Amino acid sequence: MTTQAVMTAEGLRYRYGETLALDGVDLRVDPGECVALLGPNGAGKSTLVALTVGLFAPQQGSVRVVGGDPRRAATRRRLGVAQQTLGFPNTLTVDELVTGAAVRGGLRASAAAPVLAELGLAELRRRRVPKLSGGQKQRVQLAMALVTDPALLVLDEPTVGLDTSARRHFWQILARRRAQGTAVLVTTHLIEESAAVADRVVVLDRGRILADAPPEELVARLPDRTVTVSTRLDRWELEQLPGVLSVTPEHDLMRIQTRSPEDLLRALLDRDEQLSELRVQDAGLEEAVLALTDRAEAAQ
Ligand SMILES: Nc1ncnc2c1ncn2[C@@H]1O[C@H](COP(=O)(O)OP(=O)(O)OP(=O)(O)O)[C@@H](O)[C@H]1O
Repeated sequence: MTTQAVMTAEGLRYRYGETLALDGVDLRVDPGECVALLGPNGAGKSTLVALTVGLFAPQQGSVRVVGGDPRRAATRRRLGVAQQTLGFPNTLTVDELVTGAAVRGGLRASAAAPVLAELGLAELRRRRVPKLSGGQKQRVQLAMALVTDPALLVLDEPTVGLDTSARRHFWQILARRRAQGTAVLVTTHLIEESAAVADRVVVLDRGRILADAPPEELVARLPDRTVTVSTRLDRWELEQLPGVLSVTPEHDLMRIQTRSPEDLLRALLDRDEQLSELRVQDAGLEEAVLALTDRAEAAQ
């Protein structure tokens, strides 16, 4: 027996006037899965999210959430959405906001209390929005999205502005919910964070999916290495060395991406006898995503 997908997109196209924002997107998210949507600015991530949560109708193709049309209220109830741009009414307390979300979702007001406790918001429940920190506001948004026990949680850059411990707490809460079957679709620019938390990474560029795979698989496809070094050679000189793909200055160091670290090290040692702080690492997901999107650009 195959499990029912929580979300499916098939042949999804969306155009704003002249701009083709989505150009034939197929995607499937299963129960309990966490899928990270990555891609450069303007790739189409927000448009895909907007169609998934039923803000717009697809112009071609289809999108389904638990088998239904996300523009229908009954389907929308199965969705939890937390978006940075969403504002709160300043006059309401944390309790009122989360209770309001429960009632709007067809639940009793009493559904709010366990979620407030789960997110560590019980102490803050009488506080009004203007007196909350940025991190606390984000937790309130998550509580509002989780209170209806959604099948799919859609998160837009959810951990921006959170410190390390708040970020860990955030992903721990989601891990518990995912174990109970909630699927997560998250857009982010924090590539290394998505490598740590996502089951699958979907790389979108100019409205097309360039890759859809577990993060470790994307990294394994890339033969590149990153060499970090302190050198007197400047960026232009480094770019001329054999096998160099890119050079990024990082504080006092140079971060060099290469396909042939041995040749590069030989050339570096020949040209700079004061070379220091040398480190060679496998490329990370960030490099894998950049390589994919750069390759797509070069093919244009
Ligand atoms: N309301 C709109 N009117 C016209 N063009 C739009 C509109 N919204 C988005 N676009 C264009 O559609 C394309 C996809 O935009 P979208 O916002 O979906 O990308 P994104 O991946 O979310 O980008 P970012 O990472 O910058 O948020 C871009 O070229 C963008 O300029």
